[in-house]
Amino acid sequence: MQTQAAKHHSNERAPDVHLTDGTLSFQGEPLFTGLQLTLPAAQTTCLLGPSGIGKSSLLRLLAGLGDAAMGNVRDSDGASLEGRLSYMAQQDLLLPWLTTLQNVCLGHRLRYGKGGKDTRTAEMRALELLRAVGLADAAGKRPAALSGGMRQRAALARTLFENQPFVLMDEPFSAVDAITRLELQELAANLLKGRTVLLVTHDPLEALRLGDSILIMSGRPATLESFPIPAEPAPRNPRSVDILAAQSALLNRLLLARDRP
Ligand SMILES: Nc1ncnc2c1ncn2[C@@H]1O[C@H](COP(=O)(O)OP(=O)(O)OP(=O)(O)O)[C@@H](O)[C@H]1O
Repeated sequence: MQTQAAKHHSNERAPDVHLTDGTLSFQGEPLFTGLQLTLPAAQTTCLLGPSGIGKSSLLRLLAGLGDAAMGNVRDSDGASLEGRLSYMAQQDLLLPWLTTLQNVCLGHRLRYGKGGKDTRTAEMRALELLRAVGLADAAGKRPAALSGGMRQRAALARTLFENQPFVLMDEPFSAVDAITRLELQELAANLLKGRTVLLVTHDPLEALRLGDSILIMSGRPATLESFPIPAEPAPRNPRSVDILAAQSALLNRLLLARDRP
């Protein structure tokens, strides 16, 4: 699974992202209040925490998407992230009437219209990404003909196709088998280099493989705490003794996080 597609422009380095005063309540109950978060420049931050604690809501807030969330999201130059951010939701959000290839190119189509500027080049790049995620044979199929894991890989290809400096991913590899997951993690780590990434996962091993830093969200209203990562750079070897030891420690921290009021 190697590709040159969607490589971030080599001399570009995405800046930090800063959230201040992140606040969100549902039915009068605060999920988080005055939350502060910094995503370090050109690094992958992995976010873990109990189900329902507010991880996806935090991602949507950073993406500038609806709900009732409030907060100030800026890069280190004080600029908004609008138009420079790629968001992979938990649901794959593939359009059922488009083929897999057309779904990957959706952003291009929305920007330039059907058959618009450089469509052929965009399709070639999309095909290369589909090849990289193991879906070249499904390029002409519609989402209904794909398995859950295939749809998730198509959504990953679409996210990488966007080639943005800021990337938010919500459990991007949850629907694929363990071996494919390891391969996709490796691919994503290579293609996401140089970008500022926040990745939500329930998989401690995934966080320890991919994270330049790891955050645990817990409590109500929720707070964020960091978890120490192994010294070697990501993507780390999932079979190394250090990673396996860290996995056990991280599981213990997640147990404590789940039981926190
Ligand atoms: N639009 C909404 N209206 C009402 N409640 C909502 C809405 N969106 C989220 N919630 C509630 O907010 C809480 C946090 O949801 P969120 O999806 O952010 O959690 P999460 O940590 O991502 O969970 P999971 O790990 O299960 O995906 C949940 O209790 C959920 O029911």
